[in-house]
Amino acid sequence: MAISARGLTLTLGSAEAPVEILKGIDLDIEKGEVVALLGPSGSGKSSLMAVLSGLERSSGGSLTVAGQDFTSLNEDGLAAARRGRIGIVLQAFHLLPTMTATENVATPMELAGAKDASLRAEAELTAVGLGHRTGHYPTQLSGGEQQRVAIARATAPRPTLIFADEPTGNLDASTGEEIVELLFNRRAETGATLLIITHDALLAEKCERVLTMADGVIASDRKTGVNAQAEAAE
Ligand SMILES: Nc1ncnc2c1ncn2[C@@H]1O[C@H](COP(=O)(O)OP(=O)(O)OP(=O)(O)O)[C@@H](O)[C@H]1O
Repeated sequence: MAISARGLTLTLGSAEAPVEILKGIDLDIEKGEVVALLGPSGSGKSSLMAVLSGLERSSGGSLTVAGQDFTSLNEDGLAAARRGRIGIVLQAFHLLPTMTATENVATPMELAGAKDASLRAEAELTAVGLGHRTGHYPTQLSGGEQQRVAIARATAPRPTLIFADEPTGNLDASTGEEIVELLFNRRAETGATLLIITHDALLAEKCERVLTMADGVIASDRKTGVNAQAEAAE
């Protein structure tokens, strides 16, 4: 199992005014599964992703991610657990502005101890169609190009889990489609588990499974036809 959560809760805000954001999430995601996370604004999608990806500590319940008990780890422990194993792609790209495309992609690999990080970063950028932009800074790149860099950065260390929070939210429709295709291709090459937050119902149907959140819980959990099609084709 890639992810296993039981009774997972997240409460933020102050002690006087706590806000219950995740209200008991039970969820199993298998290794290699491609899962869409839908739901209205404020239902807790980003919060759930932050907890599952180790960016935020849960308040209660149990959570095992890639074989590690996340509830027993402090922030440093979670950071170490993420390194090399979990790739995260966000709506707003979050590239480091003072670093070139190559440096942005190389940095997580360097932190994970890779010796040939720069060479690998250049190869990864070539693989996402940016071999001619490796020395550019984020401000010199279009939104679609920046998201390609972010995808290369997230997938270069060959994580077993990829989390994407509305990765096309800041892009026009056709660029968004290219980015989704790229993300799905990169996932297929590595066999990683993918959890993707989207408001796009068509994109959700390209995933194997669709989770829908409402008010801090998973309100529905269904398989799409994607798996059945893949099995029929075998
Ligand atoms: N630090 C915080 N303190 C208090 N409440 C918070 C905090 N962070 C988020 N929230 C609240 O938690 C709820 C869930 O937020 P979250 O961003 O997870 O929703 P979402 O489903 O991803 O929404 P969107 O689709 O708009 O991104 C919201 O009501 C939000 O206002």
